[in-house]
Amino acid sequence: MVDQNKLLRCEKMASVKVAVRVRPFNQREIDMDAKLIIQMNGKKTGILNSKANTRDESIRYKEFTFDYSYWSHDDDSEEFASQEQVYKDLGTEVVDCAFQGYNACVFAYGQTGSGKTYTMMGSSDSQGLIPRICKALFERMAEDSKRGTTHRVQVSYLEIYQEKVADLLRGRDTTSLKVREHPKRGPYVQGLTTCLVTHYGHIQECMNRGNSHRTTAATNMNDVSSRSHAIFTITFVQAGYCDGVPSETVSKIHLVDLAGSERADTTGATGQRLKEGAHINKSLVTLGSVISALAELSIESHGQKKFFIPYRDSVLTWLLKDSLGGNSKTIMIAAISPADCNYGETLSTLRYANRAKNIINKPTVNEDPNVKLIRELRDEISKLKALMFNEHRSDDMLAQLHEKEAREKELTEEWAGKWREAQAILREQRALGLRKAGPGVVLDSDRPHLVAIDDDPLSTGVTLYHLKEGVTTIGTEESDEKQDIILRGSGMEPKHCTITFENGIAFLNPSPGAQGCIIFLGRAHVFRFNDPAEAAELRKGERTINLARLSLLSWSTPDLATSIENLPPLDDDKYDIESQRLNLEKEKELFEREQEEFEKRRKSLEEAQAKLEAEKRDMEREHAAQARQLQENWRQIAAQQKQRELNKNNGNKSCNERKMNLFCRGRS
Ligand SMILES: Nc1ncnc2c1ncn2[C@@H]1O[C@H](COP(=O)(O)OP(=O)(O)OP(=O)(O)O)[C@@H](O)[C@H]1O
Repeated sequence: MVDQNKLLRCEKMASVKVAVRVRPFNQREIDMDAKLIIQMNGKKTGILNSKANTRDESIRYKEFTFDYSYWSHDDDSEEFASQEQVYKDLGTEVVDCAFQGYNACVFAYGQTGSGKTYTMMGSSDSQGLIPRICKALFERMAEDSKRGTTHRVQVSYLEIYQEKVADLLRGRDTTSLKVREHPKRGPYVQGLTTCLVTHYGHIQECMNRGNSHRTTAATNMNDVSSRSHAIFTITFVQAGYCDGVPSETVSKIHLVDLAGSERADTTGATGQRLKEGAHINKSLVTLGSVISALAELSIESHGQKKFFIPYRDSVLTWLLKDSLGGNSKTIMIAAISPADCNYGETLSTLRYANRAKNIINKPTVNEDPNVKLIRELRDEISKLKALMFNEHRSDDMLAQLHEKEAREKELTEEWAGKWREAQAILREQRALGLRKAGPGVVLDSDRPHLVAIDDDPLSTGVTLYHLKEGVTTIGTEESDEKQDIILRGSGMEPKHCTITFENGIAFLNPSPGAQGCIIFLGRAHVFRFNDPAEAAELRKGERTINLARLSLLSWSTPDLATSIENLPPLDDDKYDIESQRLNLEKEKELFEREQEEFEKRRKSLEEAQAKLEAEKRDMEREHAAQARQLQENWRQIAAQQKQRELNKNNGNKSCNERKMNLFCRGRS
């Protein structure tokens, strides 16, 4: 797991490391009685111009110093550098980079037949850097996962042939892929297959698959000459906790086997080979220009002056942009021939390599941005706590501390949840053997299986049923014995059929229907039968295609006829898969139309309801106004009545008074 202290000093300048390796004489050189012109001493590599007609030693002998000079010319020598030695010096550094979260790149450069592929890929009995790096990655992952770290490894393998990018994991017949540039992540190949690999055998299978698709041809210099530039990329993600702090890094490792730098006269190239050479050289010339420009940039201006770097002039340099002068730890291996007949090419390779030494890269630990934020928050919290402990503690500081702690907790929980989720998806993908192939998803299943093609017209997924060795039963829930595969729908019997898989052959028994590798069960279930082991053997050409062997066919056909005859009568064409599919599509259309209709009706009902509600509200308002008016009327009537009573009382009173006056006057 990445040490948090290392992250604090993550951006450092690093020169491109350069190693030179000289191979043994090849048969052609032995036949020509070629002379050895290479000498190595420690880190130094010297080249002798045996044909120079001068005594001037500076012209006759040139010496260069590299990070490593590997003497692989004769294994009798004490200085002999084996594949293991090269891996120990260079490969382990790449593995370390991956675990530290840095990007890394190793590219092998050199003349055709100089030993690039041997150094990078090697052979089964003498493995090169790529398989050794992959093996070490998985060994170290196994160790680390014991401490709770989790990993995700993906690989892609591409070749650049005549400036076109081909996906080596998909096969030779794929069309060329486009290179695009992401504003943050930089150049990438659109639609390139990425394989999720979970063990060394898996990655080895990817390597072998890709190698078998590489464009090779015989030249004068090499019987199996790689005519393309090949880039094997490993994306390595690791996550876990380091001292209780979340840590997640991503590193990209590019392992590049370049096509040979060559001159037409030495390779004997004509026609297609000559055309290839022109393209190969275009990329290599651009690579040379990029290396020269970067070397000059580093020597003359220490990175201060702006130089134009022609990355975009070739697909190779565009894709390797980050590895040359960017965010990567990069190693260049210059492979050379020991023979005097290749003096010119070898000297040019050594000069190329000598220039590459001056390239300065800026490798950075590629930390997950959320994890970076969590780490920064934790730092701030510690500083704040120290400040509060040593000096005064104000309410403001306390509030800040609480806020930061809450945010840090929230981010940590979010990250842990996301990682757990990603791991669960990964485990599921692993169990199923799912891998992305361009825009598609490929299921790498090594067990025979049925794929349900269309059992539900509104289905949103594809269903896969693995078949076990022995008997797999298929039926409905109504069966008195539990069926392995339960299907619903018309035409299905409780115990519909069984599939017996024995000694690599599958039998359908009894079979309601099968055609080609398609099985038709009932009226709604259509499956395709796949047996990956059988398919692999057929692909290798070890077996000829025997239709009877294609499992279900011969055995199921008679049963198919009878079973269809026995089904209750339906339109004839319903047994045709294509028309069945069309029917289902029609049903789907009908359903969609009905749904539309329903939606329309729902909307108009909603509108009517809204109208009624408004009317109800108006009536309620009217009713309230009427009630108020009624009350007012009642009030007025009551007031009038009261007035009338008052008037009446007043009238009686004055009459009595008048009577009293008259009475009094009469007496006097
Ligand atoms: N260090 C070495 N020890 C033993 N054999 C070697 C060594 N380097 C290369 N060879 C042999 O030389 C031959 C050519 O090597 P290789 O295919 O690696 O060349 P190359 O540079 O990749 O060529 P090209 O550019 O044409 O693909 C092969 O047969 C390989 O096994």
